[in-house]
Amino acid sequence: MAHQTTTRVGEPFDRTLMEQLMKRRMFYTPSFEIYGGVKGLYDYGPAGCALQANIVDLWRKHFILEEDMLEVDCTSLTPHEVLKTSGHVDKFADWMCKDPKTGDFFRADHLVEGALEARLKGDKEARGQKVEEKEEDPKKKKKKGPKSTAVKLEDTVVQEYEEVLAKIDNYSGDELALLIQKYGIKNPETGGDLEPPTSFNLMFQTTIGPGSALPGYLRPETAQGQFLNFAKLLEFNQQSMPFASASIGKSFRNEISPRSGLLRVREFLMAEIEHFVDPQGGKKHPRFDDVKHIELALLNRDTQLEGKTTVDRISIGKAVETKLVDNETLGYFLARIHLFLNKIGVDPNKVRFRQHMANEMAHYAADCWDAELLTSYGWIECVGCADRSAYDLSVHMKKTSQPLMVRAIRKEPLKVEEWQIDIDKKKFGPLFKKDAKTVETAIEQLSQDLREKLNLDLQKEGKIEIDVPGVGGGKVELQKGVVEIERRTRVENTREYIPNVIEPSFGIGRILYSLIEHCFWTRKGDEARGVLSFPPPIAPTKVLLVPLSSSPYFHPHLQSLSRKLRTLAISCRVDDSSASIGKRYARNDELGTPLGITVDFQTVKDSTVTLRDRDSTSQVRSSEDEILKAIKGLVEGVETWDDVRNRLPAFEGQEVD
Ligand SMILES: Nc1ncnc2c1ncn2[C@@H]1O[C@H](COP(=O)(O)OP(=O)(O)OP(=O)(O)O)[C@@H](O)[C@H]1O
Repeated sequence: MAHQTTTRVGEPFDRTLMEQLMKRRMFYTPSFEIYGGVKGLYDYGPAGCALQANIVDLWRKHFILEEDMLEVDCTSLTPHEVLKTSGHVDKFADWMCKDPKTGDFFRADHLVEGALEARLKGDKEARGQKVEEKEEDPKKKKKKGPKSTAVKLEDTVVQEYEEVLAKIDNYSGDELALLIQKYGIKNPETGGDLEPPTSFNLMFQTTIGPGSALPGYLRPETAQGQFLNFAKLLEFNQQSMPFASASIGKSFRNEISPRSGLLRVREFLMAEIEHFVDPQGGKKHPRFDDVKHIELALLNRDTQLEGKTTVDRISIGKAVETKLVDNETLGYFLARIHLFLNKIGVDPNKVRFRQHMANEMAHYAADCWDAELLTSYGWIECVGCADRSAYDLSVHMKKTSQPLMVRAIRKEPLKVEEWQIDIDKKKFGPLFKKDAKTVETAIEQLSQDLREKLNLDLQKEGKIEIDVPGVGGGKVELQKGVVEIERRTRVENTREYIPNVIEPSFGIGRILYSLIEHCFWTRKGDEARGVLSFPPPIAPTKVLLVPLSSSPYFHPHLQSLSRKLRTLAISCRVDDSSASIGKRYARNDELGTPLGITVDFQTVKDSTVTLRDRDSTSQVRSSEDEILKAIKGLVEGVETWDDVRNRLPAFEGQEVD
């Protein structure tokens, strides 16, 4: 259910006002602030906690309950070996340069990228060409980047810079060092010299237990815990495929330069899904038909290669049919992500799905799309949705020798024509004695091509020779009679495979922040008043109860209404302060409370109350029971305020400040 933007007649978005509101109403606040704070760490206050809990609750209903997913809650502490196997110890790192004078750190690839882009921009300006401003990542936007000066470059230099930029994600530390030296790249803020790049792993390292024998890390994602439990989950699911696991929990990344509030932090809540699917048969999804009509704003790889940001609005059915999106399961989740974002109240015009460039994806990934939300910092990746193929299960299976695979019954038994070698154990054992097992293993490993050739030798010569390292000088002779080779048909009723994984990965903090921006507006008036138009199911508190005055006549009504709302599991707060009704409502508009009940002298006479809508400030008046029924419908999202206004008599009361 999307919010009702039509009722808002407000001022243009103002981030400073919004940030002041966040602070004043304690949505979130820098951690350890009275000690000076630590970059990239934030605490959530009561309103932020309630908002986050409601987003997570909706996420759980939308994905876990709706899709019958298997939820797990795995530990944050992860042993070194697990993250070594997954590739995080070696690859979850950025190259970083230090300015020895200022002590500032810079990401090496961003330095090169920024410097070359600025020079290319200067070249275009010098040639009198139009320079397209691209929407930047906030981490680069806020930085005082290298300035472009209109200097014309040689054509060969332009070509060289463009080639470097196209491969910018793929350079090693040494290569980046060479580029920095070759192009004379300096500290973009001071022009000072920089030290050569060093690798900086983004994981927080620790040791598990008192000794140093078990090194570990705080997990950088929740995914690994889900992969390691795959065999148990498959068993729990009675060996039935496909299925998905899900997990909600904190992840930790020691970002080189945290910035932009909640958008790049060092500890954040993630909600991740690992959907396990058979790689054979095109990764179909049984419920794809339910979503195939849904239109998404897709920014594809080719458009980005042309340096453009225009999106195609096409149905996910068409996108999968034309292979723009690799497969049905990936497409299914893109559509479900879109529906979830709509449901929590994200502005539908500020959502797009951006496809990863080939060099942006992990080498094993088949396709990857990010759900990005438009904020005052630009487009922000809030959900990553990747097809990780069979990579994770394969590497953990190889390392642990545990079967992280599925055995499926074939619909049609498979007949395999093959060369089989029979060993006469009575002759074979005495012949090779202690080496018998080694020779037998070598025979089992002979390829089909070799077996075919050996059969010809055996029929012709009456004996064959095979390689067996470590036995009989590396060659072993086998006489006809000790072994026989024959072409036979074998019937396979089962098939073993390692499932592929489609992984939607949600950063709850980024979603929460973007949602706040989308829902924030200021009401026009003598003094601009902040309003957060959260949809009722997401709003931290649903109902404000305001008595007209502090008269004791109103208490029984307030108590009874609070009790009834609690019974309906609808959160409410009483504001019986001495401020005017208008002020009390305005304070709660800032918290995003969508509904307000006023108890007045008429209530004492006939038990009727007024109900106020936050966004339009219009009111209706009816019996307590009718009003509670309307509130229930609004909070559950089955009724809109317009429905309620059509049903119940309007109340033309004035909000007095
Ligand atoms: N430092 C961070 N602070 C807040 N949220 C984050 C951070 N890093 C990742 N996320 C969230 O986790 C989700 C999944 O993580 P993923 O590893 O795909 O991010 P990423 O590609 O590393 O992000 P980025 O490129 O912005 O650092 C992201 O879509 C984002 O919402």
